[in-house]
Amino acid sequence: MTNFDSITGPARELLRRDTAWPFLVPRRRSPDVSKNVILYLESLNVSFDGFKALNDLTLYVNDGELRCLIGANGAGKTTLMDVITGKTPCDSGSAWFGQNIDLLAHDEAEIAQLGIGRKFQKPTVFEAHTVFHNLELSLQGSKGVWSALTARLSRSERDRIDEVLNIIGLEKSRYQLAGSLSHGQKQWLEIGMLLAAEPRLLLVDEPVAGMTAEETERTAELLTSLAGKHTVIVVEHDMEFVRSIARTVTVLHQGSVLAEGTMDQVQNNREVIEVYLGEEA
Ligand SMILES: Nc1ncnc2c1ncn2[C@@H]1O[C@H](COP(=O)(O)OP(=O)(O)OP(=O)(O)O)[C@@H](O)[C@H]1O
Repeated sequence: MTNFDSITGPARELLRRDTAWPFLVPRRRSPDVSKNVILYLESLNVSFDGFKALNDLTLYVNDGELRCLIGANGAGKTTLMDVITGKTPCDSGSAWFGQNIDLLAHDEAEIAQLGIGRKFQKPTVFEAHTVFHNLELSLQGSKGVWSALTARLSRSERDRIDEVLNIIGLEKSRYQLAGSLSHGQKQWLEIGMLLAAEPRLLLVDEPVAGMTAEETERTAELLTSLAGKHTVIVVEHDMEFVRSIARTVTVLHQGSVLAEGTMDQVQNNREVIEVYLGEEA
């Protein structure tokens, strides 16, 4: 019979039941951002029964930036997110993640694995589980097939969860049931669940809808703190919130980019005032 106690060093690591062999774990492909651009969207067209939801849309997003996407209802914001995440196919155009990854050649699950996370407007946390367990589940989910082999959390995974709890400000609520969190806390937990998988690009849809003023302020701090390490694209209608976080704002109108610049630039843009801000006011 083999005496496992006599096995030491790297060989002992290979026998651990709670980790997968490193050389068998698939490595995530990284986007090539040597030109400082993480998303290249060029001449995208999407039609629904002849109606052009995206109309020759071209947009570039720099690595590590926090970009806000605004536009009236039906401008094409959701459709654009759907194309980036592989949910909606496009009729023509190109979408590249860095210079090397053709997003249109991948399906939704593959795109998530590549490091593009999406937060929908409504929080979808597991209400009957604790905050910690929600994060644990998302960590295991992100490992796909390997999760079955790694039922227990490794030290680095525990550290990662602690780090995420700290980022989203829910350290003290770690053993609280997610169902008992406030609306804002649920939104932060869901952002944390995405962060557990260490995405390069985060797409966040109307994060502050339904939040209190205090929660909105905290969300602004959270999203701003994520930029740099992550690239964040936020779709939002709340102009005050956009002003509080945005460096660059892109305005969509009828499926195309109408204007792009600082909040002051787009707010003073005549066309934007006519077709969007005027309408909002
Ligand atoms: N699956 C679909 N089938 C048919 N039409 C669609 C479909 N999805 C979107 N559309 C249409 O495409 C247009 C763009 O919709 P989209 O949801 O992208 O706009 P949006 O900017 O996200 O609007 P909102 O701010 O209201 O969410 C709308 O006119 C919408 O009705």
